[in-house]
Amino acid sequence: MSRKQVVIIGGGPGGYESALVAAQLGAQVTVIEETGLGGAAVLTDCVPSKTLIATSDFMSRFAAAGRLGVGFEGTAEDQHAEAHAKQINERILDLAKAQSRDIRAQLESVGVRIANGRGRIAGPGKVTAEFADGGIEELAADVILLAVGCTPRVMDTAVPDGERILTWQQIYDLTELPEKLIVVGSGVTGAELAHAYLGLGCEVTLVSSRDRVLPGEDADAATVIENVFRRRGMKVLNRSRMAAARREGDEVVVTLEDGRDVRGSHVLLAVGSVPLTKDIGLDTVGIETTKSGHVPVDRVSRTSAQGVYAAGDCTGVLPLASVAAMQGRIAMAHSLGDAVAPLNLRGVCANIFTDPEIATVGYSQADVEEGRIEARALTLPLSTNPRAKMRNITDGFVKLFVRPGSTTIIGGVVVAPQASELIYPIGLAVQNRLTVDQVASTFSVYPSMTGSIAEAARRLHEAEL
Ligand SMILES: Cc1cc2nc3c(=O)[nH]c(=O)nc-3n(C[C@H](O)[C@H](O)[C@H](O)COP(=O)(O)OP(=O)(O)OC[C@H]3O[C@@H](n4cnc5c(N)ncnc54)[C@H](O)[C@@H]3O)c2cc1C
Ligand SMILES: NC(=O)c1ccc[n+]([C@@H]2O[C@H](COP(=O)([O-])OP(=O)(O)OC[C@H]3O[C@@H](n4cnc5c(N)ncnc54)[C@H](O)[C@@H]3O)[C@@H](O)[C@H]2O)c1
Repeated sequence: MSRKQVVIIGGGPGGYESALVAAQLGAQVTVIEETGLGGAAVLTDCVPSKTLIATSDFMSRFAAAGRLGVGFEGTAEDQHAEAHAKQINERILDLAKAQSRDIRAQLESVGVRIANGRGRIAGPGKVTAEFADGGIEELAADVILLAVGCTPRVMDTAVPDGERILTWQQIYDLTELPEKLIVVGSGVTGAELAHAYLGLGCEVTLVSSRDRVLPGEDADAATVIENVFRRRGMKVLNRSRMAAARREGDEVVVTLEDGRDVRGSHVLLAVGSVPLTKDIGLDTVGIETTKSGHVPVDRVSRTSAQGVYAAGDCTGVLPLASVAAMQGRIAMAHSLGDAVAPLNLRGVCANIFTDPEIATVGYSQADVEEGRIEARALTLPLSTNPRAKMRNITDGFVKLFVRPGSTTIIGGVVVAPQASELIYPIGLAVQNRLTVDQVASTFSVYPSMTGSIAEAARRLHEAEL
């Protein structure tokens, strides 16, 4: 029997994870990628931002040292740490490039062919790869996977110049830290990067169009983060929508819709993303995008065209690297005849890398309040946790959602330093439908942050009695 031909357009998590699965399932696989393996996730978005935040969080620990009784030797001027933008950014870009190389090597080691060009569907079962030298190759495909991702949204009135008016993909070329940074947009990208630069010692103003930062997140968690931002000196402008941004000499001026001007040295635009689905030949197979430009897919990643699948940010399902990879794996399993379970978003663990972090899984407070599910919620502040006290952690909580009656755990929120590491036991509980009693009777280390998860479950058990 001849091997199936799989052609994947886009080499981010949606694309490269699929390529690995398809190769494992015996297909002949080509990945067409125009920028670099790993995609925006590795080269400009997820990996660089998390590396920047790792440096910023490390620096913030110096500021907190005094509260744990640690001082620095020397004069008053020596009592602070200093961030060096050039070194920080060089390290970030080196790390991203190394990860991209690792992905390429991994793909090549399982026999995946990589075409460094621009992919386009040319009709049913046909894809073209266009190369920088103008050459075009036509590839036959039994299965096509679109994993083309998104790009930062740009407004005509605030055009990035790569120097002072920046998208989040351009900040790693800076050789000096912004003195006065204005971050526009308080979604996850804006909040994380505003946090990062504040920790590195910059003066930060966050322009938030909504009533509070992180409008899509658990309201209690977002309130903790906004309070921490303000306490640490960030200026948060709520209900403030940017109309335009321009340069004036060495300054930038952000004009808000109500006419106010905000001045700074740099502005970072984090006002959302648009899918890269234009001019990739969707019309040749009859795929229509949504109004926002996303490619509609079902829970096994099928598009409306036979043999064409899509994964990741270009589908608009849930823009996370982990979801992109899962959609891609599911697509390959489905198209190549392996056992497949449809995508289940209730099991997705997500994390916002602020300090403290916000980690979530399963049903949310909004689901409960808007009547999508009946659930009881319990919130336990971390201030009572002995390990938190020892580590001088004052902000944060654990929140669990359980079904009344069965007491099955159906969701949770953790706001804590490294909440990303603490959400996994709640994720396990949600995925495997554990009850509060099963979680409450599981040993946790004393003293530990996970003790608060067990304690929240115990209190829910008592509440059910
Ligand atoms: C600042 C930021 C931080 C983030 N942090 C996290 C995080 O911590 N955790 C997390 O889970 N998610 C995070 N995300 C989201 C995550 O980056 C995305 O969900 C993920 O990149 C989606 O993967 P993808 O494969 O769909 O697309 P991408 O990673 O965008 O990859 C798509 C690739 O396709 C290529 N491409 C596009 N068109 C073509 C074409 N016609 N031909 C050939 N190649 C093409 C592009 O060059 C790109 O390399 C973050 C996002 C942002 C913006
Ligand atoms: N840690 C992570 O996993 C991580 C990090 C970053 C992004 N992401 C993913 O990417 C998704 C998108 O996040 P995002 O923050 O890039 O985009 P977003 O669309 O969620 O947020 C953009 C924000 O900018 C605001 N905005 C738009 N125009 C504005 C204007 N003119 N003035 C002021 N504000 C304006 C919007 O109201 C919105 O709140 C997230 O939902 C998440 O899934 C994940």
